Amino acid sequence: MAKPVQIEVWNPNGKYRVVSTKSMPGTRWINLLIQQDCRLEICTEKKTILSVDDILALIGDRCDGVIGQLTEDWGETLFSALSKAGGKAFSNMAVGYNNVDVEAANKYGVAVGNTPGVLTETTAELAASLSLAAARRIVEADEFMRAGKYEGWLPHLFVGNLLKGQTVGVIGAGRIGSAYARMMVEGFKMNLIYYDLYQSTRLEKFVTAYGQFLKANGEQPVTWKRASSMEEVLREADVISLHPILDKTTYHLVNKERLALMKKEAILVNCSRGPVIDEVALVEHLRENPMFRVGLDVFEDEPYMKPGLADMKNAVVVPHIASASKWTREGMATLAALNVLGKIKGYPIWSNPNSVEPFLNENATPPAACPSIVNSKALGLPVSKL
Ligand SMILES: NC(=O)c1ccc[n+]([C@@H]2O[C@H](COP(=O)([O-])OP(=O)(O)OC[C@H]3O[C@@H](n4cnc5c(N)ncnc54)[C@H](O)[C@@H]3O)[C@@H](O)[C@H]2O)c1
Ligand SMILES: O=C(O)[C@H](O)CO
Repeated sequence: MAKPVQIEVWNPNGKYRVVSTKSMPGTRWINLLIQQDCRLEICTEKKTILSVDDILALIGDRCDGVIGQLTEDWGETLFSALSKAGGKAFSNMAVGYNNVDVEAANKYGVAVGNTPGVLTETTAELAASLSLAAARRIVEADEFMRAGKYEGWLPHLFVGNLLKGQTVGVIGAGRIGSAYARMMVEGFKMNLIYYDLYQSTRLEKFVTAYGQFLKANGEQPVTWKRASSMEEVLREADVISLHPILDKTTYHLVNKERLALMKKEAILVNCSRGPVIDEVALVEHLRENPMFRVGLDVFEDEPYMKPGLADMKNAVVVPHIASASKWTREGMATLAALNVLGKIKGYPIWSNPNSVEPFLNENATPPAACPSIVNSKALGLPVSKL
């Protein structure tokens, strides 16, 4: 028998019982649910990561839908319990859903939502920040300054890498990877090499047009190349940012052998998922190559770092904050709530999950649709005509 979990209740007499496993930023998501006759229960337990047992206790005997987090293990046990409690929908408050066993959700007929688009630019901006922080050794220099070690300007003090004219490599040029590529190409006049399973025509057109603009203004044009292998990107790029989804094909995509292909002074950034890099191999590579630098937002065994990583001066590490801007986090909460609400209400699925802006306009009623349901095809859910 699972132990009870602390909750806060909104609209106690609402017809539909919706549970959120965490308090989320903003109030719009709360208002949207309670205005549509939902009784909302928000878990207020102090524990950062809820266990499967905690979530079973939250689901209880009757639950129409759950908004959950990427730290939770949504598999057979939880989907079976949610379905038994009458639940029809679960939404991650995240675009990535590698914590969700979608097959299990399909088996129990539960729709699985995610929150694409609203975090694209915010996440790309953090990847760009980590690229700069690593290239210009900002964290090392900040620590040096605070430690009272600065005795005056010196020609060799914290010399780093110039980005202009160098090559930025993107692995996984989807929404976030493409946004990051555009920032680095336009902001720092870097050439682009990318690897993805699919061609990114829009990105290629952007770089071509920007190159033409630079040329017309008498500057060196930027260039792009779609690599035929990941290895090509690793060999040629000076800064490489990882933006694929995490699945079987991308687990330890960057391993010991592939790290060895990279330039000795290259920069590697990861804002995707920790297990995309073999972190033990990375620590060894950082130790052996002091001029190689990394910027990491995600870790293989989150919230932990592999032994030795915290001691590496050539690593900049932040705690999975890439999507952490106020607008984005409030928007993620809204999309997650609307995924669950839409399914409860029997709304169809929004036809383009890459274009979720209509749901984020605070001054308008959101469309009567679920913004993004990843297993809509498997469940045979109808698509919105809006
Ligand atoms: N650190 C954070 O806070 C944070 C924030 C948002 C997203 N993310 C992560 O970023 C991921 C990408 O988000 P997105 O919105 O850009 O998704 P997306 O689906 O638009 O892009 C993912 C891209 O990866 C490509 N890809 C898949 N398998 C690949 C492979 N084996 N090799 C190369 N490319 C491959 C896909 O073709 C696609 O273009 C999410 O799944 C999530 O895990 C992390
Ligand atoms: O997948 C995601 O959305 C992130 O990891 C958190 O924003």
